[in-house]
Amino acid sequence: MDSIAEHHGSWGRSWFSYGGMGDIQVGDLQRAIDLAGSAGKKLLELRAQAGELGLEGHALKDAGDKVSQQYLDRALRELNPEDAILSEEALDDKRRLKSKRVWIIDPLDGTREYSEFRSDWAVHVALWENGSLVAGAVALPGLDLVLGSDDGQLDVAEINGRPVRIAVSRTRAPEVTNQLAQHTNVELVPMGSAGYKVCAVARGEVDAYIHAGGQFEWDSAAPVAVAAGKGLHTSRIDGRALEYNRDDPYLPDLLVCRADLKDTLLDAIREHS
Ligand SMILES: Nc1ncnc2c1ncn2[C@@H]1O[C@H](COP(=O)(O)O)[C@@H](OP(=O)(O)O)[C@H]1O
Ligand SMILES: [Mg+2]
Repeated sequence: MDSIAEHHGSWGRSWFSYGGMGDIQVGDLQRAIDLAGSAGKKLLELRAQAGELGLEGHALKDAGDKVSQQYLDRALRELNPEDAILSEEALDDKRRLKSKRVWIIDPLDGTREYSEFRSDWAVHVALWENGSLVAGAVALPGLDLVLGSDDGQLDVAEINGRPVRIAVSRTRAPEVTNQLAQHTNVELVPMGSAGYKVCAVARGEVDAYIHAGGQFEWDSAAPVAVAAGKGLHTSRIDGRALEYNRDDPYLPDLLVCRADLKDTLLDAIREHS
């Protein structure tokens, strides 16, 4: 069975794994998959109750961030007490800079889309160890999917003259992608959430995701781990390597694409930036 399909519907298992593990050893990747899936399930439950709780707009965004952050933080501290955590929703105490292992999490990526009752939002859980990302999971609760960094190579067909489909932010598409759409054979596909967009590449729905203008390590760590597992190209938009657990977690741009499009897209970005 395809391993994305295996992760599909794994949430029952994930409830079991946090709170009932006892002495059973769970691998880091399975832990990331379980925790992202369970946090996603909590977010869906919260949203289903939004009406009766009187939550909408900013209040729903804040409640979602909080519910998922509290769940992930508590679970990671209890399950991996030696490890450090870098989260969008917590103060960065920099303990992570002296730690060998750091969980990089975005409890709710695509907060805006979550609050608009759309399905393009995600939960990110990645593990950085000794200089590189070693495991990552992205939950897409709106699609009932959890993608892990072990999901195997993506099979792709030749582009064959059709437009290259590039996922971009639906609210702040970068100028460089507008330029690409004007001057090259490119179709822009707007959607919310960095994790959702990277997974759209990993699922073969689009050919690339380009972002520029601002982002942080938690927006891309788990998605990039998933993409690398799929054999996709991942880098800054100038081709430099993406680095994680840096002192300053600002990581403003990235390119995730099918490996066969890497040179074409890096050249096009250079020409039209
Ligand atoms: N210019 C910018 N500066 C900082 N963060 C940005 C950004 N553009 C996008 N992001 C972050 O990247 C994620 C995906 O954005 P988008 O949906 O527009 O593509 C969002 O994460 P959060 O929803 O976790 O805040 C958003 O905040
Ligand atoms: Mg984010």
